[in-house]
Amino acid sequence: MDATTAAHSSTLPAMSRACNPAYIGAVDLTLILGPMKSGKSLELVSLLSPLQYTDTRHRVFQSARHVRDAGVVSRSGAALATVKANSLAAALDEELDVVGIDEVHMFTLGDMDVVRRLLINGTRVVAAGIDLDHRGELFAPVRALLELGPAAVTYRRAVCDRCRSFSAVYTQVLEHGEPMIRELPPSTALPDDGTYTYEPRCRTCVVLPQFTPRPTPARTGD
Ligand SMILES: Nc1ncnc2c1ncn2[C@@H]1O[C@H](COP(=O)(O)OP(=O)(O)O)[C@@H](O)[C@H]1O
Ligand SMILES: Cc1cn([C@H]2C[C@H](O)[C@@H](COP(=O)(O)O)O2)c(=O)[nH]c1=O
Repeated sequence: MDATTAAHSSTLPAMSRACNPAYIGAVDLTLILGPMKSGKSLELVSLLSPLQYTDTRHRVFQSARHVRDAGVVSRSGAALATVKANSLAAALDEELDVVGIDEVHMFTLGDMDVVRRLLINGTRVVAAGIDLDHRGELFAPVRALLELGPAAVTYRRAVCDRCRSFSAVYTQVLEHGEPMIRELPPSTALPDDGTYTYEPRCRTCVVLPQFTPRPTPARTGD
């Protein structure tokens, strides 16, 4: 078996299980990550919308900071009703089998502790959001979720809006049509109300702010 075949045989079963609604019953934490327009909402709807036809006690939360839509609305047309929330604390107030979270990068680190407690209580969690902020760095809440050891992580890609390769991993923030090179604090939640525009971009085409690199911590023994 060559390296490509080996990689496919080890990743495809995990991905197809994660995309199967029945499989939600077996995994504790599922993450759907990627840049804007990569189909995260489409996948979230595909995973969670069948639950409304079952007895599964579930609720889907979406950050109230997300002002573009009233619920999960994929550009492909698929949609899902959500509870708009500033915090995830309410998820601990009721007995739920499954909690869905959309725009998870817009919640706080305290909310990621709510996720940890939900998992300890046996609630399955499916969370979707962009992984990399306007600086090209991992959002702190997404990092906290990865540190919880998710059972399944789907990294999605979009088509680069500049060179049209199917390899966009960043979300380029544009101000007045030009790449925003102002440095905002890491993990800043940005509105999608016309203040900024956004484009999925590949590693070659993205233009990231020129921020001051953080010192690399020394390792013991270095
Ligand atoms: N640059 C692009 N790359 C990939 N899909 C795109 C692009 N522009 C528009 N689309 C459409 O957007 C859909 C995904 O949108 P959506 O589910 O809203 O993604 P996300 O939630 O990740 O922002 C794709 O299925 C495709 O029809
Ligand atoms: C780059 C970047 C984006 N955001 C915001 C902008 C949008 O409201 C969402 C992502 O929308 P999607 O289509 O559902 O993927 O995230 C942000 O808050 N911070 C950023 O750095």
